[in-house]
Amino acid sequence: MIRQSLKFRKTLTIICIVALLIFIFLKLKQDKVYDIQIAKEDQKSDDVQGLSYRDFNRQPKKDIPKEESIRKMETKIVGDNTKQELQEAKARIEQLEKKLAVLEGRIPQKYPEVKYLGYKHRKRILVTGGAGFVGSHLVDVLMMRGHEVIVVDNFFTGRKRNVEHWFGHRNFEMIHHDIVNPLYVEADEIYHLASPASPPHYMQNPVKTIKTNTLGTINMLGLARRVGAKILIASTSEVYGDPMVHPQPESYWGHVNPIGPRACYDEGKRVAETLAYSYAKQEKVVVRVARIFNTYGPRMHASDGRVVSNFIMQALQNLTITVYGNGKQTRSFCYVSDLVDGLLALMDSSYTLPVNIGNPVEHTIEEFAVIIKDQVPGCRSTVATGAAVEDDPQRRRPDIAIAEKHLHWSPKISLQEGLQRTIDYFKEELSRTTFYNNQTYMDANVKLLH
Ligand SMILES: O=c1ccn([C@@H]2O[C@H](COP(=O)(O)OP(=O)(O)O[C@H]3OC[C@@H](O)[C@H](O)[C@H]3O)[C@@H](O)[C@H]2O)c(=O)[nH]1
Repeated sequence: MIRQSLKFRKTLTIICIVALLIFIFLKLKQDKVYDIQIAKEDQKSDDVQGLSYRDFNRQPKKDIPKEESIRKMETKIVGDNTKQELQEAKARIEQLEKKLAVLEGRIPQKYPEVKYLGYKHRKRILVTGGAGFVGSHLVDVLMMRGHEVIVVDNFFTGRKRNVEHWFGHRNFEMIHHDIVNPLYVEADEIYHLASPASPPHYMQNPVKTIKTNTLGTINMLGLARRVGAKILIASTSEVYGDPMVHPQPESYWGHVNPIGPRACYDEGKRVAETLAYSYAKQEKVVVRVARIFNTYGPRMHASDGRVVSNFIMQALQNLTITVYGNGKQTRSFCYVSDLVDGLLALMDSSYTLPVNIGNPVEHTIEEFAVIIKDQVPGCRSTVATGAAVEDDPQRRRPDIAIAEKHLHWSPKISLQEGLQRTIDYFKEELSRTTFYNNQTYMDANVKLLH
């Protein structure tokens, strides 16, 4: 019995050992098969990477969710890193900009030389339209004479660039304001120049033009009355309209079409003069009225639309010089520094009636086109005539006897010299930008003249 039991145990042990060996053998075999499969898969994947895009698309799509999720995770990590780097860079730039502003503030700004005026002689002077073409030149002289200057401009036609060389100066202040709305500042003198002056500009928004010249002028005269300031109103030769008297003296009442396309400006300025003398009579405001004739010079806008800027820009670019109408209409052109001298002399004088400020040297527009063409070296422009502009004044030349007698003023800069300075300015403007919006207020339905 005992022997039988021992034999059975021995047999069982042998069976177990054999079974264990078989299990181990099978396990090893299975692992080997799996390794071979993986190796094959890798080989396939390597092959796919070597395929062209077209071949790849021909391959049966395989399901690899594991790889996709790994790729997504990698993209997310890269994205997060880039964002963080970007944020850090932005913060750094902000820091550097602040530092730059502080350092720039420490460098003393180089301003044009300004005379020192004691408090008895230093005036606080308001210039409306002070960022415009004429206004900015006037501001320069007032600043250099040592006065405190407040510029008010709505930047409709004015530009910050014209006065930016005074930014930060202790005598200079700039207010972005439309004088159609009341203004409350202290001033000893007011030069009221705010209004678009170029025909295409003032015709573009006639309601705004007449509001500026009526409501705006009422606001400025009201301000002058409140603070006891002396005020100079910038009027225009356009109050004479298409004149029947030549040259035009201040005593001429004019010939204006009250409902024509220029009326918003012509009549606006005539009302401004009426307002000035009404405030003078009724409110005892001290007024001066300057009738400004055609003026030109640096800081005119390249697309201003007036004849000087148009012709110079056209000549500099060898474009056709566009004469409106037959070119027989005349104008007399005054260089901007002469005009500014005249305005200053008028403000300082005791003469209270309107005064013509302009240069009496008269040319036809056709002649003027040729003068400009000849003064631009190498100009290959042709001069052409087109349709006439409605209500265009046919003759204009100031009688400056009053200015000569009462202001001891007459223009000093010759047309040739003034044009040279203006041509040089526009040359520089052109080199700053190649863009030129050749804005005109008529169709260039032109026929060749020369
Ligand atoms: O490209 C042009 C531009 C203008 N012209 C002509 O040149 C003459 C002068 O025209 P501008 O546009 O320069 O100026 P205007 O004389 O018509 O008006 C000006 O008058 C005096 C100021 O008060 C103002 O600045 C403005 O209203 C006009 O006969 C006009 O028709 C051209 O022949 N070609």
